[in-house]
Amino acid sequence: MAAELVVRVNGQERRLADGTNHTIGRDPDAGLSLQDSLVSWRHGEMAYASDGWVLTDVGSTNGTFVDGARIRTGESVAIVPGSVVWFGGAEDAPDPGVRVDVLSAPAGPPPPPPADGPPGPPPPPPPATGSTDSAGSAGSTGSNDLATMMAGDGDVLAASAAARQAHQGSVPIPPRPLVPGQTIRIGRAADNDLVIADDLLVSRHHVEIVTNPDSSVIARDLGAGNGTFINGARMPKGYTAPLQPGSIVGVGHTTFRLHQGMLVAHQDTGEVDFLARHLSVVVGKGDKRKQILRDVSFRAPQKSLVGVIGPSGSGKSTLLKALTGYQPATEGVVEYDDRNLYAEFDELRQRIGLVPQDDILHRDLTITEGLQYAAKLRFPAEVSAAEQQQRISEVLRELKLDVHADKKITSLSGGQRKRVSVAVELLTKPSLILLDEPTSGLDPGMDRDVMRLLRGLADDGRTVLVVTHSVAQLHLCDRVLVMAPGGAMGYYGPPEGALPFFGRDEWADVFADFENHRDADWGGKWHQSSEYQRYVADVDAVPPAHADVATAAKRQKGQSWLQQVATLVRRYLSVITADRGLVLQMVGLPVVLGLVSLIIQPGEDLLPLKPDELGNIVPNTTATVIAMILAIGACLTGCANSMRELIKERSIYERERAVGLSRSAYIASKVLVLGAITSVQCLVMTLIACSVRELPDKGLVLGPLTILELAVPVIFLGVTSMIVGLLISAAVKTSEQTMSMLVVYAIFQIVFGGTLFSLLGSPANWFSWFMPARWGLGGIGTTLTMNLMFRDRNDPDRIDPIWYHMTSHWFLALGIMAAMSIVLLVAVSLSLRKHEPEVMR
Ligand SMILES: Nc1ncnc2c1ncn2[C@@H]1O[C@H](COP(=O)(O)OP(=O)(O)OP(=O)(O)O)[C@@H](O)[C@H]1O
Repeated sequence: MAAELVVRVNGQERRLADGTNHTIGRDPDAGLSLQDSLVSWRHGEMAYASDGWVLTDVGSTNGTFVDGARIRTGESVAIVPGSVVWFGGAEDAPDPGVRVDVLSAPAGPPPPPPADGPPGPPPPPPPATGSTDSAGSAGSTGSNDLATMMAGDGDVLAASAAARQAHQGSVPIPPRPLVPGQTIRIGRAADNDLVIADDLLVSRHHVEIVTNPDSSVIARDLGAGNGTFINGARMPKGYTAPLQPGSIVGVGHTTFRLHQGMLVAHQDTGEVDFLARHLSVVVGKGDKRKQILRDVSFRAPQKSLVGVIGPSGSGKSTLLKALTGYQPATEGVVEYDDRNLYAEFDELRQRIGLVPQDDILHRDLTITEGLQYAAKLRFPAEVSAAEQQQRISEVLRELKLDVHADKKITSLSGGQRKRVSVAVELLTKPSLILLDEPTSGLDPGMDRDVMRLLRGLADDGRTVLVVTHSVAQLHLCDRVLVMAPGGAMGYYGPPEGALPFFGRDEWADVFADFENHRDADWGGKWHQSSEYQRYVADVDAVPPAHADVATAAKRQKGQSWLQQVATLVRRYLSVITADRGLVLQMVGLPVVLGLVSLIIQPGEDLLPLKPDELGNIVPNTTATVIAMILAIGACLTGCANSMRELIKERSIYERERAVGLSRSAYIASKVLVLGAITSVQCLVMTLIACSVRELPDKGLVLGPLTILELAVPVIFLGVTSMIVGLLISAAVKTSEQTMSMLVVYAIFQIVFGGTLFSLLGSPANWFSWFMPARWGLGGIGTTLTMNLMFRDRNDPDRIDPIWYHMTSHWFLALGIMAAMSIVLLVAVSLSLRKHEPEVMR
């Protein structure tokens, strides 16, 4: 080919054809593959543009040096015959990288004729000498225009963006002039002025950019499901906001920047810079103040796999929380694609996937079902089921899970289950994925499978950071971050350099050194090392900054509140019905409790007995025992239904909350499903228990339907107890703790219910008013005229006002249980809040 680039590497001649962009890096599939640990996996790109051959550094860790000068990340420079390029280290460095000599680099093609287009401001001036963009002049392809706009701005978004987009096959979005009086509508549908076709986080009609006759510009959100963001802050749905030159409008994975009268797009296609700078975390106050993360800085190369290892308690989880924004660092910044993650968390979080240690799917669902519900909660409501299914199929194919799609998650191996958790995160195409000990509990074979999977994810164009205890597969990583005791950095660099750095042959010895010298200045040793200079010093060169945490990181959710409730209810019902044992238990429990009550004095009724010869009331102990069985049955049934529900899916909740789940929608779904189940159970139990006994002919409220009138307070009691169970579930740390709480709750209800012994006249009576069973039995007691059946042995004339046979008292009992439920729900919400990412609270 006439315009091919000819270079020499390690004495061998290599030819790169024009007409396509060539990646350069350690990736064996790169257009120019350079096998050296100092070279990044994706290091740079060569492209043939209008000015000839252009080299771009796409975010290498160790830099690209052209004729002795280092080029910045995103910077593009012209390559001419005779140029000498060093990848991964300058020629005069103690450890230079790989030398590439440019033998032939033909000049650029003649510029194409100017294209007809709408009138607009003039194109930006040409770039300064010595630095050439991969862009062409006005009228060249859209991607080149885009590159020109960005490079002219001196923006690190950089000219290479267009080339990258072309390389990755996504359709570049050409810059659009902002013409007074015109509106540019952006969305996923084909009838928009700017179409972002392949991003499901974008609504069909997402946002309008309106240029007023006076040239002022506004953005108008069109009700976008996943939100429109102005400079990282979410716009209220349907609102307008003024835009200034330089404003950035975020739409799904794409940002639009107002630049010199143009709207210039940048698509996040995976190649993002991710770095932590001077991260420190301090917890506690006063004497309890403790620093658990100390001045951690690193840059994750684009499309790389970074492994984080370190002894227990060295701050790995703390670092992960700081990197994801779950628990922002006390000091320092995390930058995602040159944007402050904490300050712009609301927008950027949808580009970051987090796979927690525990699985984030319900194990009783099939893989497809689990992913379908996950997709519904993550994508805007308007994304059709077919579109969601298509994305699910893509992800399943990518992770080689398609053959297992209809299997229940519980039947999968540990490694496959981890793949499913990764699949959930991949649905929204994040550019950065962080995993917390994905291989813990897996055998060495599965450990290798999972790490290879992560290697593949990075190779396919994402940055992957994995916290792991396993050192066996570290060689698969591009970089290893070793955390030392006390939360200090021990090492950061290529995996093969780590053991030599510590002067050891095995990781076991390194960890033993950490254990034996916990108080050593590991961070100091790292900061004085040549490895620090090579891999981190440039990141650290920027002084520490206080974490600028977004104060108004509002929930952003794809679906409306009601849609979320509907999705969660459907999912919950699927989970329940998929568990036959649970269904059997739910059906069997009220039947058994109802039947048990039948064996108590079978011939006796629930009516007052005839007074004795002296006219004294004769207690009907059968009635009081049956009432108590109904009340305690309702308490146990309700509480047992819910007490494991929140704790068992805490990881799922935490993750879904971070991607936009509404807390109240989550609680509402639990209350609706469990409330309905508990109500039916209480009704069945009451019908069975009272079916063979005579009841008062007429109730207080429902007339002859006395049995139903008895069932209503039992149902209220059951539902209140179900919410008590939710509170227990939200408060405990482990599932095992719930059983003892259930026992304590049941005993309190028996003792303070009011039918075991008389509470009247004792301080315990006041206390009993806080017990749901007291009011449940109150409701039953008003209908059954309990004051004519239950006597205080010490004071037979004393009657319990809660049991007055009055309509108002029946309603009072129900009202108090309803009020208790509301208070308990608030407590559930507060308790759940504690488990949420800090920035969501
Ligand atoms: N909120 C907190 N208050 C006080 N100390 C804390 C807090 N969070 C973490 N720590 C302490 O900070 C240290 C680091 O904890 P972290 O969980 O990040 O370590 P780790 O390396 O992930 O440990 P492991 O490998 O055991 O999971 C530990 O000593 C831990 O007890």
